[in-house]
Amino acid sequence: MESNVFVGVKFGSAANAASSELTGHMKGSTKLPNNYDYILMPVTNGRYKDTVRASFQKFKYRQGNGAILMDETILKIPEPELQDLCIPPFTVPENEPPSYIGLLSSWLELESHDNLVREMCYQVLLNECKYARFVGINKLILAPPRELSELQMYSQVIARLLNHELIYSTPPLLLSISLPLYEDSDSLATWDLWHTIRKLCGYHPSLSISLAVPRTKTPSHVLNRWLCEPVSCLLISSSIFATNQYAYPVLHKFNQNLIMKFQKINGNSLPSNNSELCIILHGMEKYSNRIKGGESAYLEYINYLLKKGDNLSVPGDKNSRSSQHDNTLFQQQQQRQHYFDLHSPRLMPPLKPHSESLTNYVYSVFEQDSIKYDMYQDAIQKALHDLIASSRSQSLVVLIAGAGRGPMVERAIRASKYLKVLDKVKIIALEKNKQACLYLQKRNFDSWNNKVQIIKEDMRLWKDESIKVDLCVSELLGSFGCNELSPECLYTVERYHSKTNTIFIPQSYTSYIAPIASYLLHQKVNELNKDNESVWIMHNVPYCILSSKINELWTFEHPISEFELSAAPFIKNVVTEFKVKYRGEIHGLIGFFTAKLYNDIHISTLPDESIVKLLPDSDVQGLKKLNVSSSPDPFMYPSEAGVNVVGGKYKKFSHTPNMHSWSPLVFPLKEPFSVTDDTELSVFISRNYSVQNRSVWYEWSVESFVYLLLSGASTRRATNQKAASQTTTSSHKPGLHRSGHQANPIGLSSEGDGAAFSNTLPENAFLPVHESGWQSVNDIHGLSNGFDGEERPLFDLGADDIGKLDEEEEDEDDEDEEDEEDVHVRVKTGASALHNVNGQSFSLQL
Ligand SMILES: C[S@@+](CC[C@H](N)C(=O)[O-])C[C@H]1O[C@@H](n2cnc3c(N)ncnc32)[C@H](O)[C@@H]1O
Repeated sequence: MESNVFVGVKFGSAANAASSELTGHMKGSTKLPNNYDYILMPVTNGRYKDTVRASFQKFKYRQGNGAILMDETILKIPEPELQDLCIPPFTVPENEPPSYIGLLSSWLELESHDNLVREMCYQVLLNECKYARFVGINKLILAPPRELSELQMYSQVIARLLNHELIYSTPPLLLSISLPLYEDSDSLATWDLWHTIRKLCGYHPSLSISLAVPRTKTPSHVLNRWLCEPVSCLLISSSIFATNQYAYPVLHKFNQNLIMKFQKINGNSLPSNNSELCIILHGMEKYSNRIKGGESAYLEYINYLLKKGDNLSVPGDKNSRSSQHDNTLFQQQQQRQHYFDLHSPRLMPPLKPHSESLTNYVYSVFEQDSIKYDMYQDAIQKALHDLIASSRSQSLVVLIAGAGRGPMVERAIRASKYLKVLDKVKIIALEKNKQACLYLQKRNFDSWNNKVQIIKEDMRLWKDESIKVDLCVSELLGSFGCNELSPECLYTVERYHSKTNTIFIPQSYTSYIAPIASYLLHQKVNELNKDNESVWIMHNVPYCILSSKINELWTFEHPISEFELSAAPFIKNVVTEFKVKYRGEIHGLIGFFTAKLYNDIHISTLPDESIVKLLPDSDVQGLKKLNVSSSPDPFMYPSEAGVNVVGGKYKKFSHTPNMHSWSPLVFPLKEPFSVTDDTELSVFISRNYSVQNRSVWYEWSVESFVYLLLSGASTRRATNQKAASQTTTSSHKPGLHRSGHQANPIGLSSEGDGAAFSNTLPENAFLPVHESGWQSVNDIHGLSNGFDGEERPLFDLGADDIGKLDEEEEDEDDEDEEDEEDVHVRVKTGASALHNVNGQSFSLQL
């Protein structure tokens, strides 16, 4: 292994090759390539196939002739003999030989409707797996289904295999189904196939995929989808190579890029065993005489690409291929372990620094993020500069709220020194963690000349109103911005210790979410207690954002605005809508944040090149009401939003380069949530606060909709259905759903025959007003407001709206009369449970 990715080669011919060739290799006459990490080889050969066929036919014959005795009714396929094997029962030599990846028999008909054939298939696979485990092979590649309409049959055999203890006992074997990565006809067709099989197999952790890389360019949505699936091997045929000007084999730029992306993920989507990716080359013998360098040129080229990828994806990492050869084996193992620890994918419970004390180790990890502190220092410097320029006072008070071991104190001192105002600045370090305070005391004595006043206190209880600060610097931000209680903590500082012109760093922070597919997230959450609906920090867990945008949710500002204070300031409830263009399965909602430290200095954890759907801010809404418009600027920062943002609903964001303090937060869904192409996803998310329990928590749920197009002829029906379908979207409009249904008096024939007790009544026998079932129910509960089809809130404080509703409805009715055009009907296709109700799985104690 020269890279973080393994390279293998397919050796010899297929499973049904003449057994003599393979036994030749077993006798040692065929030389195995030793410059690869893996050799892909069929477990058994054509001879075994013949043996199985003979045994099966014999059984069938005896069964047909009634010659089978009662205790013989079970088919028993013999295990392979020595001559039936391609992979020899090898011994492990000292100098790390190439290992084997086994190819399971591809001639089997797993989809057969004949139960006996499927039983035979199952036994053959089991026999091959048994042998593989014995010789120490832990990765086995399975042929794809032959009959796409019979996936249930195919999957049943595989599911049986996966649930045999031979596969799942430790160390588990990894089965990998080979599939094309992409087909032109339907970009997600092969993903669909894989998704159906793994669903039928219950998301078994021992099931993975081997993808055949295409010659053509893979669309980014397909590539991104596969990057978060458990891909164990990339199959690279010599036929996808081109030749460069020197006649050496090379891959097209888009396939270089594809390999690099897989290398970066490097099997992180796989469950922890067998978690590295392997690139398998095959078919080189076909074209080797047409290219320079012969067969080995392909390997050299792949090694060259991987080396390049190593350097890019793990900058300066000692495990990268360039330095490996200089180290001893022991050092290499240590470095590998270090690399693994740093990069291994995991879910971690979010930190709760307000209610729990951080450890020395956690502080030391934070402090390695020099980029974050550089940004803060820049912000402090600019804020101090502005304060000095605007203040007549001779001294300034700078508070570091939640000082930890003091990195921000240090940066405040450096900024003051730079501005040559250190003697004018009084610095207070406020920290509730007693152990961290010891560290602060030592640093104050050793490095800060006892200039810093250290206050050991919880800032929510710190109410010494004699101290008013000019600048309050804090870093109480979680991966979702507000999830470490920054709003609540800073509010007390604001209330008791601020002046009218106190500057807060950060000035504001904003949270964002997007729906994601993440196979590993689903696996890991499943491994935990099923009832656990906690949020998690996702570290290096591959995911794919399924929506076209990431949505902005809410912002907290400091000082908090009068408007916010007048409402419940820390509680948020948002329903936000996403467009999902390509079908998929949602496993959770991923959360990011941006923070405006000071004026134009921002930090962001949003992924690079994210397109964010901005919230219309209140100013903008005000302007819209007044019909004021100005030129749209889709790439303006949301917190800069003012007049110019009108019409600009989207903005591009990137991650602050090299800042690594935060991995994203995830709100997992208990059950995977399937969506079709062109789905509209409605996400409800709330930040809740309980005075009784003194706690803050999040709740979330999702709903999906599709639009159906109804043509002119059926407009009237469509309009009715539209009303009905709207009932499904109205969870946040209380009352509306109760009156939307327009029941059709079906079953009541208009062909009355005049009989007094006939069941059939003429239509005109009813009063002209038609009451729906929902209205009837509302009537029972005293909720009905007549038959106007709309329910008004019982406590409608915006009373001036009354009357408008009727007008609007009348207008709508008029339109219905004239409108004979196509109508889009929004139909609900799915709804999840509400998660973490009352903070039962995760809450933050105040
Ligand atoms: C995320 S750490 C940041 C520490 C330090 N500023 C740094 O950058 O390394 C947050 C710090 O705030 C402290 N903290 C959290 N809530 C607090 C509160 N209510 N009162 C005082 N300190 C608090 C924690 O103990 C922790 O040291």
